[in-house]
Amino acid sequence: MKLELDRLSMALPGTARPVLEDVSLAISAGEIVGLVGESGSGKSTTARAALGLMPDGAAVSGAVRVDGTSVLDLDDAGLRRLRSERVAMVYQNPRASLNPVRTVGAYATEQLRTALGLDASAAKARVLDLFASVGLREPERLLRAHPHQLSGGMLQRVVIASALAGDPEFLLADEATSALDVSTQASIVALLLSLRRERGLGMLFITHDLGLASALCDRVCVMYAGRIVESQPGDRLLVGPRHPYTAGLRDSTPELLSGRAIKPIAGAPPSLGESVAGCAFAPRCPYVEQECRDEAQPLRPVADDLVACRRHDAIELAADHASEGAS
Ligand SMILES: Nc1ncnc2c1ncn2[C@@H]1O[C@H](COP(=O)(O)OP(=O)(O)OP(=O)(O)O)[C@@H](O)[C@H]1O
Repeated sequence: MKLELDRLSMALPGTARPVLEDVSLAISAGEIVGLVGESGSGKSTTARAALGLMPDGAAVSGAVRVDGTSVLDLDDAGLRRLRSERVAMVYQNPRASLNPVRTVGAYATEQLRTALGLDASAAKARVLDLFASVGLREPERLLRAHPHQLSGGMLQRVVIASALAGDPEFLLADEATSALDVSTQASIVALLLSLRRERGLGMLFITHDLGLASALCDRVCVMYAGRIVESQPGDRLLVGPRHPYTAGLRDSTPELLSGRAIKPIAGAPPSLGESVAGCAFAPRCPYVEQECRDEAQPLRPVADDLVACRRHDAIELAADHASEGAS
């Protein structure tokens, strides 16, 4: 089983640069792939494209495939089946997903009745099973509760349980833990890991939290201005970043610095209204050379990783010196 984006590009009307450019990534069963980057880099747009959800007027090229089926060629019925039975999505704020005046049970059973066509009693039985499978206790009582009676963590479990209704192969988690406090975040991360283990779910885990991505994900893709600029195993990303943007993100995150001084990345990413010549990160890059400003930098293999930077040797050398200095 594989979910693949293959050189996916997307342009929106009235913009100067593509919102996505040549985005390729693949997720296999049981694999967690992270997608990190600053706000506006295109993470949510990438996830939505995997569900065949494109903004109005978008010009799209490339391919999205789920087990070889081309998502961009599906009709409405095919897209509905894809979203209920193969690829599910969970968003940041669970309260926004639930109607405050309806019970949690009405929300969860409705998902099953519309997605799978179950009758009311079969839907209720399945919801009780799903609630138990995501660690929700007293599921009967929960069915009668309204969203305001539940904590953010419990609500996110309800949303995850409902997303699992059609037994999907893939889960797209878009900042699914970002609105939660740290200990609740940890319990939802543990839940996602158990779902991967028990169901073989493949996941796209979108976050702006580099530390969390590196701890949770088998592989992390770093996005900048609509492009993937680096792809590395999660456990190596923080010790050996190859792209200056990844190194910059790490060095501007206090909890990842273990006593070293924080170094924010100067400047801001280009907006969609700015056209980009050469590498989009060049204006902010401490390693920039003229060629970087002149030539776009494609994603190239470096050892087992991918990096879109012609100066990656210099960054790796700097990282080696920093770790020698620290030891
Ligand atoms: N339907 C749309 N119409 C116009 N612009 C859009 C649309 N969807 C996304 N964008 C723009 O595309 C860019 C990428 O947005 P996207 O939400 O994918 O970024 P992101 O990395 O997920 O950011 P965040 O972390 O803030 O969610 C942004 O500049 C956004 O304003």
